[in-house]
Amino acid sequence: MSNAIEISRLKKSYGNDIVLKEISFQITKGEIFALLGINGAGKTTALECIEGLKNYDSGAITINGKMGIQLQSSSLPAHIKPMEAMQLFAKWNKVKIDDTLIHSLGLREIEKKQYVQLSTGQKRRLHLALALVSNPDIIFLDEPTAGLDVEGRLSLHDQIRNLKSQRKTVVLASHDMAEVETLCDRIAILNDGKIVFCGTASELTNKIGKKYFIHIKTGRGSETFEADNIENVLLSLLGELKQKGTKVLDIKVDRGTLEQHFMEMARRAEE
Ligand SMILES: Nc1ncnc2c1ncn2[C@@H]1O[C@H](COP(=O)(O)OP(=O)(O)OP(=O)(O)O)[C@@H](O)[C@H]1O
Repeated sequence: MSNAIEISRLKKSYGNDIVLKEISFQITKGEIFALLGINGAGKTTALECIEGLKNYDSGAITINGKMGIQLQSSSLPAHIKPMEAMQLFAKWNKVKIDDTLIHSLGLREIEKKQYVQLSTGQKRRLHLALALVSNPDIIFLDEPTAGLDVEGRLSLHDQIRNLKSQRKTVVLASHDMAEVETLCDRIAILNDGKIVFCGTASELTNKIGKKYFIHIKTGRGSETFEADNIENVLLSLLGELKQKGTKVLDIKVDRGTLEQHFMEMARRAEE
């Protein structure tokens, strides 16, 4: 079986409010998969149904492998120490703590602190370590790097890539499009309770990013131009600048960011 997770016509409502309208998608074994959507789109609800933490109205969820779930912040007792929490989770899962895990997530450096004394980044590292104690095949991360500084974010990205290199499947919800673009193999976009896109970031670009963005930096500043036909527009822009005697310092051409494509997808879904 090459799918780690299969979701078929999953429906979930809170009272009269239908949050997931029979959504279907698959997550392949060994991939990093992101669930995207604006605030309130239903990402956490979908993840919690998949994780078995929430009941759903109808549909089917198939999980092929052992799951590890990263805790939300402040879900541990305030005075517990990192290694005590690890021991508790290991005992609960009837496993031994793997030293590599402690080392790779830097838990020795924070072992004397209580949970309440840990920084956001340290808490995230501990939460990830706890999710990995049972040596799961599929790891769920809900906004894993929210509130982290650049260093903390990059270090967590390395940890997540490391999981992929161990052939584990990672499923995450995130609002950080740059993070998703560099980290994830495939994405699904939830909008108004439906999956409006599921595929790779470049497939999304091909679907949405028809336009090119030409960024030109001159001694007078930077300007961005949109173009459907890059060659004609670029040549005429450069011709104009040359005529004016303006020196070109840098030129970049791209097809837009994941963030722009995500916003465009959301806009189209509204229409
Ligand atoms: N326990 C609940 N009872 C009633 N409504 C809920 C409950 N949990 C979530 N909702 C509603 O369901 C919708 C989806 O919420 P959910 O938390 O799944 O969205 P999300 O995409 O994870 O949002 P965010 O990006 O803000 O975390 C929202 O309208 C929210 O108000």
